[in-house]
Amino acid sequence: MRFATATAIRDYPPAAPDSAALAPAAVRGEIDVRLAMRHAGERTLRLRYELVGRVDAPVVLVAGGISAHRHIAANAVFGEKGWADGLVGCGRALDPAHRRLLGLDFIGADGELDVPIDTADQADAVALLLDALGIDSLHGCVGYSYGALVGQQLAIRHPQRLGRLVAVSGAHRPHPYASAWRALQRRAVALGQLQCAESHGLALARQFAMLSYRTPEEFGERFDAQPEVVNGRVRVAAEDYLDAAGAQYVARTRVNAYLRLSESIDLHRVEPAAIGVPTLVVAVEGDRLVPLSDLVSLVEGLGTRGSLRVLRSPYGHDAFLKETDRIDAILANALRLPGENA
Ligand SMILES: CC(=O)SCCNC(=O)CCNC(=O)[C@H](O)C(C)(C)COP(=O)(O)OP(=O)(O)OC[C@H]1O[C@@H](n2cnc3c(N)ncnc32)[C@H](O)[C@@H]1OP(=O)(O)O
Repeated sequence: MRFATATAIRDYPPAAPDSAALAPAAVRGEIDVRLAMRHAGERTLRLRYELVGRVDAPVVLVAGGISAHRHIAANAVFGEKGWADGLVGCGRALDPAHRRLLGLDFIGADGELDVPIDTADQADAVALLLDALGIDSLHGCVGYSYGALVGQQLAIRHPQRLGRLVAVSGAHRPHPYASAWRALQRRAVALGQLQCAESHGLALARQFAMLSYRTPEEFGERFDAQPEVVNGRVRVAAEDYLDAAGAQYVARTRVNAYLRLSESIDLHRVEPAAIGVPTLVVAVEGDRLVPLSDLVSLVEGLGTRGSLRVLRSPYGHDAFLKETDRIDAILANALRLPGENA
């Protein structure tokens, strides 16, 4: 039997004891839980979350890719840049005046957990977090990339806690070609470790990953300049950009976090028919990581519970983060409450 309990909770800033009206618009907290993991036995884990928005508003879990975290967007309490600033704000589908937004750090994201992590474990952790926060059910889950995989597991394992799922750029199984790319990225890390240059390996892995998140069309537009000869070596136009992407990633990511979450994508495999809630699948034509054909299969397997929106974007797998107006329009429909204006 899977065993899971929440054992502690801390909030920042501290919530006002007796008045919901005085509660801050944004809180962060962390709880310790015991979780029986699918491949790693029972573990004590720390779950970190951020909740933003009107306290009586319907709650929407917003879960991003493996490099996302609990801070979805800048807000009055926590002003630093979030990972999806373009999708949150006044008048948006994800407007904290009308929806309470729950963000979390995936288990494993702190680099402390060096074991195989299943998307089912992530979903069970979400359920424990909801218990600890006193949230019976979510109005919806918007999951992008890895977050979409976790959303699928939530919809399978805890359907009573979820009203609807919007799964963007995440299929019921990884495409074998994408898994092969990720396996080589992980080998780049291993090679770096062998050379006592772990961060170089991680940076290289991220640079390869960036190529899979974007498209040849975008690179063709953006990096069409002549190569330069620098210190006797040829340097192509995209290299500065890739170097910057690698350096940014290394500065904020622990190697174990990258490796274990990358593996977790490859472990993911669910039966679409088992997804027990209405699910909107959003696909991006030209996504090199999650092909449209796999998302069509997912929707076919969902039967009457599934629907599909297809975007065409030069940003490929990153379209969720780049095509924010178009994504917002999709979310506005998907997350609308009865009686709310279009
Ligand atoms: C299954 C999964 O879960 S996989 C997860 C998938 N998704 C991700 O992890 C997201 C990956 N994408 C990124 O991280 C992207 O950088 C995004 C989406 C956050 C931003 O993309 P864009 O808006 O196109 O920014 P862009 O990629 O052009 O630039 C990123 C940074 O590189 C810098 N940069 C861009 N071009 C250059 C260049 N030629 N030389 C040096 N630096 C450059 C920019 O200044 C920017 O730095 P800043 O963030 O400090 O402003």
